[in-house]
Amino acid sequence: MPRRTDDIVIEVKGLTNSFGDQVIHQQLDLEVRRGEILGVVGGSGTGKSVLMRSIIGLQTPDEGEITVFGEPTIGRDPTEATNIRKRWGILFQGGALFSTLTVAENVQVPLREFYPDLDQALLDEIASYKVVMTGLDASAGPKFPSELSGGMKKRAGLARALALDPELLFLDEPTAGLDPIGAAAFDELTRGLQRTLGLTVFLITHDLDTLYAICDRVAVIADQKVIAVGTIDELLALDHPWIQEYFNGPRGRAALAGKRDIEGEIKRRPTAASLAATNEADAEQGDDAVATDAVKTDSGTR
Ligand SMILES: Nc1ncnc2c1ncn2[C@@H]1O[C@H](COP(=O)(O)OP(=O)(O)OP(=O)(O)O)[C@@H](O)[C@H]1O
Repeated sequence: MPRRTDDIVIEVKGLTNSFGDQVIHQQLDLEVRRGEILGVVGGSGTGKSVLMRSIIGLQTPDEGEITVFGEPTIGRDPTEATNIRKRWGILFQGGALFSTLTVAENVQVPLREFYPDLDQALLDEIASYKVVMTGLDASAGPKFPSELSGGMKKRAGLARALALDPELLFLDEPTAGLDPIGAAAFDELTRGLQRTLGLTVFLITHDLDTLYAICDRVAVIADQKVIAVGTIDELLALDHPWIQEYFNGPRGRAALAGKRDIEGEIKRRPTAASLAATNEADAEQGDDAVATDAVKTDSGTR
């Protein structure tokens, strides 16, 4: 049955991006469906962030068409695109908080930009609500980013991304740099918010555990294109070498061994027991290097 156009939140057609002689994307196509968490993976430098920047209008491509909520985003004057920009929130790599502003003031930045007439009392109220919504204690509001841990900074960045009650959330490597427990908690937060708020999420990640735990579909970027998009099971059925290496390599198998899918509950990251099972299977195959790698995943190497 044909998919209704309003089920597609982001549509990218024929996207070509280059920097000088370096071609990043060539005729790349992608659709993101309403209400899904779409994971975007690919080797380092394959252009995941450039794709995100193209979608949000920060990068002008050489060619191609991009629509978000049915409206084109390429080459739009920022004021003209205000109505679309209001409907999304972005968590850039590392949080990208303004270091001279407190957490609450950071959250208020988009509110001030899009709703300049809001009074301070309301700004404060909305900011404290968003801070708590991301699992931070209310006492984090008056703190500066330098006073926060890495995980707290990500949550503060997420609070800012949620400031305008977006329908669409862009997350660029949200769990990078977090320890496995912090990363699992962030996954859980993302999934919980996505379900509660009905968000569509475009999530760039290298984190296999995140893919298994919360992504509905995964898009793979290689050879300057999206070479495949589907559930992990669908991707595993393909025989592209990068896909096989990525999902069926030692870390992929460790992530798979640790996933747990209980109705209504988040899938979990690898447990010591599941990793031991993976290692045992590898040892049986005489693959010691693989076993060592799998353990590294659990000990924080991400
Ligand atoms: N403004 C720019 N000027 C020149 N080259 C750029 C620019 N932005 C990105 N690139 C290049 O484009 C390529 C893709 O970069 P991008 O950041 O999108 O990769 P990525 O897939 O997100 O990588 P990673 O997983 O390492 O974050 C890289 O080779 C990068 O050096």
